[in-house]
Amino acid sequence: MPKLEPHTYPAIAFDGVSKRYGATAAIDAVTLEVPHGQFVALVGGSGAGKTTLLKTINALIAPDAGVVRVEGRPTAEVEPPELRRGIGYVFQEIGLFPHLTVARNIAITPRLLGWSEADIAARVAELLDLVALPREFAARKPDALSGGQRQRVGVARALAARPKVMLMDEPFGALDPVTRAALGEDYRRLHETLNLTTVMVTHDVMEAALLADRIVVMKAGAVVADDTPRALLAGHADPDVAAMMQTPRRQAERIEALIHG
Ligand SMILES: Nc1ncnc2c1ncn2[C@@H]1O[C@H](COP(=O)(O)OP(=O)(O)OP(=O)(O)O)[C@@H](O)[C@H]1O
Repeated sequence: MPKLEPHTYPAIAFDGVSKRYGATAAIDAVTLEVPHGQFVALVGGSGAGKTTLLKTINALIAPDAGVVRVEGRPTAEVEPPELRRGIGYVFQEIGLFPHLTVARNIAITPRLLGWSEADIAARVAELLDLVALPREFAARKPDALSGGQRQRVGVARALAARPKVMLMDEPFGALDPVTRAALGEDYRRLHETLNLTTVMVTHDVMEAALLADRIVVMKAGAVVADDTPRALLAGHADPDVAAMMQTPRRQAERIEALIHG
């Protein structure tokens, strides 16, 4: 086993980060660190500030106060294209270009970076393998794919330039439960094998509990809970957090009773 160099900085760090829209504090003084290799689920009610916080990481949103650092570098001091090259981004309406083939969609960043056609073709094949899509799909247009297959293309595109950080905003939200679970599990494996740091926004607490190492719960822009799924499932002082974590727990207990009762 090669000896891993210890990381000097956390992969992502928020230090007193706030963002207001008029009277609304979309993010309210958030401070937290995400170490390398961690899989964090960001959960909370609608309007809690999850997407806003996620978008400060790749500088799609600039905070009004505080500093966001990626690999120790304040994002405000890095040119956005350079910053985003190291950060994959997957969202629900994946935004594939309908007139471009799957291969072209996946290769957008490598092409911008001026890779050779041979390197691009090799990388597209490798990425299709990684996300478990047949290589023949390279020539198809997105509308000839299922929703789950399109999301796989979205993940492949986000991974194209070998980012170390992945941001995911309800990536599997529009999919049926079986496809959603399969994609979640496949992505978790990619997170491990590619040694990624992942922050995933999800409404689904069950998904968060099953995929993530750590769950960060937001309410009105602030972090109200931050712990392992196991610790949060055991209970929490904040009644909203406790209620939120009760749902998957009760569902699991009911299913268990159905199977064995
Ligand atoms: N561009 C904007 N202009 C004005 N208000 C905004 C803007 N973007 C977000 N907000 C407000 O900031 C708050 C946080 O929004 P955000 O999208 O981060 O929440 P969220 O937790 O991701 O919600 P959801 O789960 O519904 O997607 C909300 O009250 C929202 O209305």
